[in-house]
Amino acid sequence: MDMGTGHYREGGKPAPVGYDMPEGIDVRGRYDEEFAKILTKDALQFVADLQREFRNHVKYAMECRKEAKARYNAGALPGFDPTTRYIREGDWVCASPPPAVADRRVEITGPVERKMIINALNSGAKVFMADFEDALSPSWENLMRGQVNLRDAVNGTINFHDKARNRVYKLNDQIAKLFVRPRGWHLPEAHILIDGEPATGCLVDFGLYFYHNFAKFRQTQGNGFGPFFYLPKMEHSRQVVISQCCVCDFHASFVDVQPLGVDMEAKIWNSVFLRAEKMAGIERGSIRATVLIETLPAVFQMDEILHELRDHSVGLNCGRWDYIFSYVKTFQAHPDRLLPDRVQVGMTQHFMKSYSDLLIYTCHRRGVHAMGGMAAQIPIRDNPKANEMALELVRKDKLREVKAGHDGTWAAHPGLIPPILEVFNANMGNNPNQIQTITRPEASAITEDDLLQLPRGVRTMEGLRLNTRVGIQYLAAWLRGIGSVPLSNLMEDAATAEISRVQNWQWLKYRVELNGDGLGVRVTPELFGRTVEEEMERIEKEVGTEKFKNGMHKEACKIFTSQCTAPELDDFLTLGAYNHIVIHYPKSVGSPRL
Ligand SMILES: CC(=O)SCCNC(=O)CCNC(=O)[C@H](O)C(C)(C)COP(=O)(O)OP(=O)(O)OC[C@H]1O[C@@H](n2cnc3c(N)ncnc32)[C@H](O)[C@@H]1OP(=O)(O)O
Ligand SMILES: O=CC(=O)O
Ligand SMILES: [Mg+2]
Repeated sequence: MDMGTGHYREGGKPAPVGYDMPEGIDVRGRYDEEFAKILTKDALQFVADLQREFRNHVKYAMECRKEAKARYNAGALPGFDPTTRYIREGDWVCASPPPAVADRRVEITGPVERKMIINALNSGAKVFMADFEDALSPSWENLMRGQVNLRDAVNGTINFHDKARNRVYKLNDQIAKLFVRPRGWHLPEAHILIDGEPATGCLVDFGLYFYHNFAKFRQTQGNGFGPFFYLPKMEHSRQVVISQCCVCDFHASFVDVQPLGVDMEAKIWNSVFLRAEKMAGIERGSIRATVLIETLPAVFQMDEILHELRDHSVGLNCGRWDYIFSYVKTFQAHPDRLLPDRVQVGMTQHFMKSYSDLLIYTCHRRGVHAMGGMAAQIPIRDNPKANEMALELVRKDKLREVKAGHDGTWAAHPGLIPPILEVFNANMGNNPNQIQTITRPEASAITEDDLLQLPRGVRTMEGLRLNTRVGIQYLAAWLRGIGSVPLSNLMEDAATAEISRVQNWQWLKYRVELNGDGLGVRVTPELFGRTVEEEMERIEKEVGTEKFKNGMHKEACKIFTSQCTAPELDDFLTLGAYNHIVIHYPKSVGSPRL
């Protein structure tokens, strides 16, 4: 057995046993006997195989993102790719949805936390999306416990004893179908080094979950299909002309098949799925995934993404919060495209409605689910009137979605399942979905201008304050290991916090006028500095001095303000903050460069 640097317990003392690591792999996260049942030699070997096969493709895709950013920063606008018109206009369909998940009218989402997994699976939702992404702070403990929890959930043995309330949680007979969302391509996993480099986060999440669960899942949940996934934050990374890839032969092989306009990020996922199916000895097309359309570039590539994944697709989803974040990020150098206050950028704004309509049209034309997104409201326990108002907003949002043709939608909290189900049941009846019944042909006329149209609204001091307060409070929670939080009775997660961050950055960069306040005030570093101070005082008052001191607020404030005032916009809030939650064992050994 390799007794490398990963074999240490808390306190730095050598442990009697350790992770059994294949050649070239170094696990630098804390040793735990439960984790060791996930980080088996064979499972790690599978992750390493994926990493070695796809790392250069992922690197290349990230380089393409940089190139696209440079183009947008130089004034270009994202749009439909003329070279892939043949895909958009072609008459093809994806594989039919697996019967086990034909009906996905309400999906609950949540981090891979043990009690929440049980509550979500028991919630009455059709699907539970277990999240390693927007709702999870990707600490080693959270990720590995999440894998343990999911294995137990798939095995049907998961339980939880809440000692404080003396309440035992276990699964009902009827449970939601499980989808798993790995991290995005951009995030590394610093606790697992493969050939000396941090592994790609999503390949670790996918690889470990797939390896341990594919067989049981297909038997008990997928009726012969599965496992099922959600894929986040893809961008287009399209090539215009490729003769030879700069880092590998990968392109050369698929360039021959599709010489132009390739959607590479979806192609990598498809190849990962093929590789996993081969390893498992299961039929091609067993794994199914719903892709979140949550970046501005990707909205112009929905057909291309579905086409790449056509044997593995089970639809697209409107990831509305990251989509708004991506709009600001993509137009970071376009002062003529500044958004109004975050609260005014809702789904009825023309660009958001166009995005949702085009997604429904595209998915139904290709025979797959068009999933709606997340309303931010959550139940308000201590105020019945405010609670009813929040539920009414959720009902309204869901009614708009189901009438537009969405086949299902997301719920952030078990208390929202009954009202959302009611709306979908009333409009969909016994049909499992609306793929055949609402085709939205008129949406084929949606143009680039529709998708890019600047939302209406104004910018206010309250908008700046809210962005600042939410950004700091969310980041403080994230640093403490909590990836989704209730703030002012709304759900906040990495995607909503990103909007706050990039909007502050952009308003500061362009010294924008807060035109909704009628005072002609501009967002300057001085104004922002004062706002940060005042909002920190407000947070301290709200949470209490003790919690404030121990709650990582000062650290969060430092990271958040430095990102808001940086000369160049950081691509991701969580990427910049990630080093703060990495803990290597043994602690005496230096950290690898990320
Ligand atoms: C932009 C996007 O990507 S959206 C998708 C990612 N975001 C998410 O998934 C957010 C998921 N939701 C949540 O994390 C939580 O609902 C929050 C943080 C918004 C609110 O949390 P809380 O205020 O703690 O909820 P609250 O106290 O009302 O919880 C009541 C009960 O419901 C459970 N619960 C709340 N939300 C969920 C959920 N999403 N899944 C399962 N159980 C849940 C709690 O565990 C608690 O259970 P208990 O009574 O057995 O103890
Ligand atoms: O992941 C969902 C989103 O809205 O972002
Ligand atoms: Mg998202």
